[in-house]
Amino acid sequence: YNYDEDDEFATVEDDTDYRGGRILWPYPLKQNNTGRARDSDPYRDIEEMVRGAVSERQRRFLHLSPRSKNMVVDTMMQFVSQHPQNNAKDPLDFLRDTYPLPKGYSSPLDEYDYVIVGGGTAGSVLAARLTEDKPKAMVLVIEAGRPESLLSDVPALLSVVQLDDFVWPYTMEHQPGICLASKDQRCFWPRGKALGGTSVINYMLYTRGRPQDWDRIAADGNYGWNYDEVLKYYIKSEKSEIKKYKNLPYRGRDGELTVENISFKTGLVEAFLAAGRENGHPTVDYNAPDQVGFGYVQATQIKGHRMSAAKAFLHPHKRRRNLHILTDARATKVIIDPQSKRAYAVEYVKDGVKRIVRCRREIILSAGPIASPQLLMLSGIGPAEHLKSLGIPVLVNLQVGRVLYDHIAFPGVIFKLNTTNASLLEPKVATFSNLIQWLQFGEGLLTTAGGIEGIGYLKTSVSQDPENVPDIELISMAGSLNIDSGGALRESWRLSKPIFDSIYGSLYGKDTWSAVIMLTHPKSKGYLELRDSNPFSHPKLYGNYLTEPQDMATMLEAIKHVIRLGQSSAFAKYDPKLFLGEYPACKNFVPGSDLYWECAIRSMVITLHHQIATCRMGPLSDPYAVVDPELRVYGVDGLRVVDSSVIPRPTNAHTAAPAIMIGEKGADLIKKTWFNVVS
Ligand SMILES: Cc1cc2nc3c(=O)[nH]c(=O)nc-3n(C[C@H](O)[C@H](O)[C@H](O)COP(=O)(O)OP(=O)(O)OC[C@H]3O[C@@H](n4cnc5c(N)ncnc54)[C@H](O)[C@@H]3O)c2cc1C
Repeated sequence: YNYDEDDEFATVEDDTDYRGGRILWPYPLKQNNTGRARDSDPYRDIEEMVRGAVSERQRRFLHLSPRSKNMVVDTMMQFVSQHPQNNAKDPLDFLRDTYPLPKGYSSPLDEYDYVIVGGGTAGSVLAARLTEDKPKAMVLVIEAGRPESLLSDVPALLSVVQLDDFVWPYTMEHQPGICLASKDQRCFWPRGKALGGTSVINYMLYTRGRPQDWDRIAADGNYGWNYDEVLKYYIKSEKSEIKKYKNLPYRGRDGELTVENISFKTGLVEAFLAAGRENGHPTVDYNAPDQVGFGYVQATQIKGHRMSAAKAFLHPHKRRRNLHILTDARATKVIIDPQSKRAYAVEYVKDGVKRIVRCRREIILSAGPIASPQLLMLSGIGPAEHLKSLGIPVLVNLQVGRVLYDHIAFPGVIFKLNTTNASLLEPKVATFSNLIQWLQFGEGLLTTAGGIEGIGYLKTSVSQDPENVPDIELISMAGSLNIDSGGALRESWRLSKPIFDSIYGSLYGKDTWSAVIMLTHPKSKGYLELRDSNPFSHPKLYGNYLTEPQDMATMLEAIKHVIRLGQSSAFAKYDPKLFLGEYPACKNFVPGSDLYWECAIRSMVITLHHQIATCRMGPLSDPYAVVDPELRVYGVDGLRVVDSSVIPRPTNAHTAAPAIMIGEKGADLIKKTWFNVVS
């Protein structure tokens, strides 16, 4: 399945009017027939017109700074920051999707067949599948967030959306010597709070993991989870729109989740792939089971719009009378009969009122890797000593939350380019012309997944893995953390502005290329626990980042790979210079030395937000297992966990596609249990 160039993208090479020969002209060339002349930009005139039409008074109303650099971004920022809190009427509701109860229902029922807590990435799939069969099962979804809006639809605005009330703003507990460049030296761990969950705020990267990842999970005693068994669920939900690969046997064509390449690319991703080939990494479909290498980003988008799990799986089924969705409703506890140990109801709060809904068959927690374990513990399922210390009666003693893996990353290997117009800098992306192009055609620079264009997998020489399983993922950016000059992108990781400015300030507005390094199989292990027995408190989250020496060794090795790529002949036309930022904590180290990089990593380590294993799946013999391989919580009847928290160990995948796969498989497991049961 080797990738060779086809006409799927508009490439720099075939564009006669690209700027400086390095960046794609923002209009895709072959996907519409507007006949626009490439040497003129009609939309720029509109932008000028709109700018002129906004009076000083209107600017003040929109809170636009008179020195505002970018009106589109400023306006969007104002929109999102004006969201009212405390359930007040939201003036922007007209931009949101809506999910009223079906006609004839003025309030939810007292009892359902299934109650799903969390209408997130996995929860959306699960709800769709459980309501599709005849006889109809009645399903209630309780979701704390609101439906998504037009803003979350725009891929390029993802860091802005991550600053909105679409997010649970969790923060890791302080770990001495780690996250030194983060505010309060605490890494930020946002999760999506919306119908569609984290798929509404994520980077849309679609990755499935290597076959060995899933085969090893199965070999640990998780029957039904080997690669062949999970592959059929990946295929089931996918609607691949990637011309080159969509007809291959491991890709899905009939599912609801559209996966496509980004509609444009810069020369930098071509250089990344070419540099990969130069260094022995072929250009491949990185989701192919039999290939390891580099490839163009595959994104959950539909014609350039975000394809969230809610949009894929819930939106088309709004009219199902057996699917009831409550948004802005927060579950606080699962109610379990202390004698029979059967889960039979969920307590939740909506509009400031505590309510209870009963459940006939099963309650399913799909609240994600932080809230699902939190809800279990609040309900009396968790480490006995911990629950007792908080005055929570213990129903089942399980090691909930005691294992937490995360995919940490380092975004600091940056090359400064001796060019202009090669990177995707914010002033170029966030323009009215691009906005109109996106609205009209779903194309152009606003479809960028945060500037990410390529992904590469490789195995470093320090890997202890006996098989050819990558220990590193590289994420090639058409720029670096500097793309918005310390704006929303920095803020989305809560990096300290003064520290960020001092490290990267000299790069603002400049062309760069970088590859973010992600550890695919970190050895360091964190955990989480309740802060107190208040369901509205955030749990205490401990990352324990880089506590295993192997993780730092892998990072250091990976840095050498990225430097080698940047210095390959493929990048030569950009005249790249390795940028050695001045990290305040690293002044005593020789720039470029291992000690310098180690210190830089400790300063600027970020999470790619793939916390897993907090409700770990495992056989009975696994002392840390919380659910069995059929996702049933040990020791309780009628309760499962179906979300990314069950993934027992790190894989070569970002966690959205696996969460959807888990939703698919979870639905089948539940249906198998209740097959032929009539409500
Ligand atoms: C910023 C960011 C970028 C990411 N980028 C990518 C990417 O590009 N590719 C990728 O594969 N992965 C990415 N991820 C990770 C991936 O999106 C998530 O791991 C995955 O979506 C999690 O799915 P889930 O179903 O487990 O949980 P979620 O999708 O988080 O769903 C949990 C749902 O439960 C709801 N909920 C929580 N508590 C309660 C409660 N008490 N009552 C009611 N509802 C509740 C939440 O509001 C949420 O809707 C990213 C994550 C983040 C945060």
